[in-house]
Amino acid sequence: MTIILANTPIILASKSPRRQELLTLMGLNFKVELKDVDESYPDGLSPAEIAVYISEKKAKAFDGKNGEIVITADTIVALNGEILGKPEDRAHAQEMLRKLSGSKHEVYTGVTIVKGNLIHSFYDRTEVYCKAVSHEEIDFYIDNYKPYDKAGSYGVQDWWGIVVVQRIEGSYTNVMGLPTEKLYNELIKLV
Ligand SMILES: Cc1cn([C@H]2C[C@H](O)[C@@H](COP(=O)(O)OP(=O)(O)OP(=O)(O)O)O2)c(=O)[nH]c1=O
Repeated sequence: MTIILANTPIILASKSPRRQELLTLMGLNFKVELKDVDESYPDGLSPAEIAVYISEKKAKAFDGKNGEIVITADTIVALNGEILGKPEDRAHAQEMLRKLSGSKHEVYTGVTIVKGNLIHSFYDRTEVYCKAVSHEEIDFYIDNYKPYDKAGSYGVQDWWGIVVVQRIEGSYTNVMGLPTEKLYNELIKLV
């Protein structure tokens, strides 16, 4: 597929297979380049600010070269003001999913686009409503889907999203890790 952005060289600085898949679905030509970044953040930031802060940290590992566009992102889950990142182990995943069960949470993805000296960031926010599930169902999910690489310990694109998520308000791809509709709007302003 050829679209308006197809000839712009893009680097996606993300190991997330979901982000790679979504950029492909956007019809973009890109390559993946990874750098190690410490994902800590200072106290006192709002969830949106945290997502943008970490996304910008990932972007600053690149120093505007060769006219390419670099894209980075960071996704976090917020539940009543508590930030849920990736689980450290099985018990941590159980704890997070028990909190998400029967309640509403928000997913924030911060995105940064680097082009030359320009660094531009934005974020998207989606509300996700989960039905109540049993501890057995949560254990079944963790043991079969191993959601250790996912913020909040679940994937909207897997069993959890199919069976447990009742409704979402806002962008679905934002929950997966990249708000594609907003990203497209920002990219076409830059090229
Ligand atoms: C909430 C949710 C998150 N996720 C994923 C998106 C992200 O990959 C991950 C959050 O971790 P991130 O730190 O945002 O990203 P990452 O470590 O996977 O990749 P990189 O830092 O290299 O860009 O959780 C889903 O796949 N589905 C979901 O429903």
